[in-house]
Amino acid sequence: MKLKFYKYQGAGNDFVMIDDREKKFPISTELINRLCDRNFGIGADGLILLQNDENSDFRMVYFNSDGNESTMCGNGGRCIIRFAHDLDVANDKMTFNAIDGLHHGVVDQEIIRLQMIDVNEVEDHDKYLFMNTGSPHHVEFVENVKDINVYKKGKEIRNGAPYFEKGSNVNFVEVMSDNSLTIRTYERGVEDETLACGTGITAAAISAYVKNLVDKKDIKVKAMGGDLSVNFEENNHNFVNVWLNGPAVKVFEGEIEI
Ligand SMILES: N[C@H](CCC[C@H](N)C(=O)O)C(=O)O
Repeated sequence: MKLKFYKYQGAGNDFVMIDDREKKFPISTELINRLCDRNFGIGADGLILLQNDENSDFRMVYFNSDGNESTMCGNGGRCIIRFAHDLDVANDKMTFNAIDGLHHGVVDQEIIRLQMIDVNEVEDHDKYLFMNTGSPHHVEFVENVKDINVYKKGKEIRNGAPYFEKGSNVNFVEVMSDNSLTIRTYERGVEDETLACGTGITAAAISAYVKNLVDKKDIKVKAMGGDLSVNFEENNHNFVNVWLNGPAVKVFEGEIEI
């Protein structure tokens, strides 16, 4: 069977995108893992289905490259906004449902803006913070983030207490100024460092604000694969109107025998 696919990337976090409005994609862990394999398949950090939805412009279903369905993907969310716009499924302003609820999206020329869920529970464990921005995120502030062994240290934290098998994404963040950060992320379900992680970038910006390491509510975040920004409103550590903004583009499209 021939499968039509599209390849998109948002700040280097890359995804196989499937127009699954007819709901014919044969979901299986083995197939998705194979399609995401960078030697034996198309190669990607994850796979995303665009499906019809009664209450919004479309539904997003996200799978990590390990083949398992997972929680919200921020960069994948920005890529599906660009994908829906390219398919004429939605206009410049759109809404879509994902595993963590309804999202608003905006196509603003080369910038794609994604509204994230509200964040009302930020755990500050002093040496690290933990929160759910649509996916679980452990955030640590470090000096020279470029010198961190992200794979080794990230894997240890992701699998250790208190996360264990369920795990968490792990972010190492360096403060560059009163409104800018540099981040590197070990991603659960990819089980490696990715070039950007949107829900992680969101968690890093909120963490920096909570720790008074930045004094703005519009924060620039440099990831290995590109530059994003996060803006939000806050009162009493309740974060609302949270937006993740940055580029998201189609790289190529094709067909593959499955
Ligand atoms: N790997 C994450 C989901 C994708 C997160 C990341 N790609 C993003 O852009 O938010 C998890 O299983 O929790």
